[in-house]
Amino acid sequence: MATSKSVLFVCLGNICRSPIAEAVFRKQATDKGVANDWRIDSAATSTYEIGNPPDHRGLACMKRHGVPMRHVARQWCIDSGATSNWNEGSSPDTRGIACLLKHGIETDHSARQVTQDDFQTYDYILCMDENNLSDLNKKASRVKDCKAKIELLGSYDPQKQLIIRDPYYGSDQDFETVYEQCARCCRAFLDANS
Ligand SMILES: N#Cc1ccccc1-c1cc(NCCCN2CCCCC2)c2ccccc2n1
Repeated sequence: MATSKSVLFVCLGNICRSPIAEAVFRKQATDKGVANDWRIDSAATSTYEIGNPPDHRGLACMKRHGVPMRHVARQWCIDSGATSNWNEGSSPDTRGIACLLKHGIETDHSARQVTQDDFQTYDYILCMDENNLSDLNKKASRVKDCKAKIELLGSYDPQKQLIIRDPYYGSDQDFETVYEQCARCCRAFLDANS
């Protein structure tokens, strides 16, 4: 089934907040039976962590809450490749990932920076704080045919906590706070859009 809606979660490095938001939203959409309607991904405003897996504190937080998270956790050297260069550097298609996760097969996510194509193809780009928002609006102003609605994920919070703070220099409790905010906001965003 073609996905009819799309959301890209964005933060500074795409290793802490936005992979958590992506994982939480994907689980909520799966539990609601609408995951196939959505294209879901996450990205960074910066190049700080490109190619790196999600932060281990975020992974531990997701495990505590039973939320499957795409992460690079590989001992194996099994790899896959393409006959074309059409999707060079792209993440695996999220519908395939959702299917793998449903069967308990973890797959990997590595940090990537938001691209011009993201602004032209995503319905929503939801970010975490005012710096992300200003960086995204600056990038969007240089993109032709920007389609995405660029908003703070926190603008959906029933508890009105507008900013989801960067936990990079923080504690496990700070990651818990990020998780709780993402859970509330993603639920409200999903219910408003499906
Ligand atoms: N910057 C900032 C900042 C300010 C306040 C609170 C957190 C952060 C902070 C710092 C990070 N990496 C350390 C600095 C990286 N280098 C900065 C100079 C260019 C070369 C790279 C993060 C990495 C991943 C995700 C979130 C991060 N967030």
